[in-house]
Amino acid sequence: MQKLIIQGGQELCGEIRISGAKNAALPVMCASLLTSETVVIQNIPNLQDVATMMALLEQIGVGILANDSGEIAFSATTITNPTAPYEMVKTMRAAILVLGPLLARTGQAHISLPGGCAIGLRPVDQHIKGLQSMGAEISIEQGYIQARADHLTGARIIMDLVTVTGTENLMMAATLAHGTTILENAAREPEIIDLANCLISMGAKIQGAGSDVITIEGVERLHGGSHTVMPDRIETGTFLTAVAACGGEIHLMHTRANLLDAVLDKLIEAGASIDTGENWIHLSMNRRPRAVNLRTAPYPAFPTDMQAQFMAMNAIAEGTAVITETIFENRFMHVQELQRLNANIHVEGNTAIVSGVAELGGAKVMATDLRASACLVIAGLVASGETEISRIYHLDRGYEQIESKLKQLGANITRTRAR
Ligand SMILES: CC(=O)N[C@H]1[C@@H](OP(=O)(O)OP(=O)(O)OC[C@H]2O[C@@H](n3ccc(=O)[nH]c3=O)[C@H](O)[C@@H]2O)O[C@H](CO)[C@@H](O)[C@@H]1O
Ligand SMILES: C=C(OP(=O)(O)O)C(=O)O
Repeated sequence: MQKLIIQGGQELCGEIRISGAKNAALPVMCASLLTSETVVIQNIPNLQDVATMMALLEQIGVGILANDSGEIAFSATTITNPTAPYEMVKTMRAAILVLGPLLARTGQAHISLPGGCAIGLRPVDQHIKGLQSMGAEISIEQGYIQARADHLTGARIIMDLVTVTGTENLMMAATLAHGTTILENAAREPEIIDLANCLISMGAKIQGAGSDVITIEGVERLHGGSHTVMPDRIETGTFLTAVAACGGEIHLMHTRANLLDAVLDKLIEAGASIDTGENWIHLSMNRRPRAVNLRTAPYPAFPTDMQAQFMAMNAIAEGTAVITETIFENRFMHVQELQRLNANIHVEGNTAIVSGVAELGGAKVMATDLRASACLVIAGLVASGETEISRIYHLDRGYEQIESKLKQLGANITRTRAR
């Protein structure tokens, strides 16, 4: 098993190129199931989740071809096996995103209930309820969602809660339904807009993506298209937070500041200076961070996927921060690992009270999920001495070349086999 070894305590300075967004690339790849023609996608990050999704799409029948300029072509000419087996989806939440497209295109889908980060129960009842409103017959048998529909019919669907992949699944299914679908209480995340743009390039009729009401007029068929995946706002936020915690200066290219206003506001509150341009962000930090309170909530509020990284920064901040997690019921697993580094954190229900300490000390810690891993990397970079992080396969699900990017900033970080 691989590990990361970090010698912490240094400032970080340098320039980094931000990769395409995991949470935008995965749904866009699934959109290729909706057409027999080729969909060409650029800026797909090289991640474990992307490799898992490619393997899943291939076994469904999709031909995948990468060229030298970084474009990847997906051709779902015929769907031979509308199934997502347990072995392939147990590690990846986004596998549920083949459900809507397969049902809309072939009238059937057999999808293992998905895995992903162990951060809460993560049911998919809203996906199922929405598809049932569109006429699908769905049952759960032996851990699989068994779905059938002669055809899907447009419907008005009011989601009980804001769900990102739920909105994406229903939006994709609705593109080929008979009639108009109205999704109310839809998620407003930028990744929804990115997916809608891809679908529109394939001939879909979608209005309102990015607002909480999305209207989709079903069409007879979709054609091929091309799309460039948006920058990863969580990777962007993670590097900015690392530098805010360690001190130093960072210039991020190929990203967009307007994707993470809530995060930038909190970094400024912590004491960082931030400049932004059309596709870059520059942050400098020349003081110990100030503690910042935060409460996670659906976009445009503070993202749950940045909560753990801000916990690491608050652990060495001046003052006490109150962090409230409202999206997932079990997303504080990094707390007990941070405590091994001498962090002073007290959890009560969905609130963590973080009393900043002047210094963290290196220790052996274990990554428990994707963003918890990023939190431990940041804490390790801040801590004096050596930090060893195990179970870093979580990190590789969502960060492209994280240690080489951190080395570009001057971090002392190496990947090693188990000792
Ligand atoms: C691949 C991907 O894009 N993952 C992101 C997506 O996950 P994902 O789409 O899985 O998260 P959701 O937005 O669906 O989940 C939000 C909340 O709704 C609940 N829920 C969701 C669906 C449902 O049918 N029933 C239900 O109760 C979940 O348990 C959770 O408490 O959005 C999350 C919230 O921004 C992010 O943390 C994940 O990084
Ligand atoms: C929770 C995350 O991923 P997933 O939904 O794929 O588990 C994440 O990206 O932080």
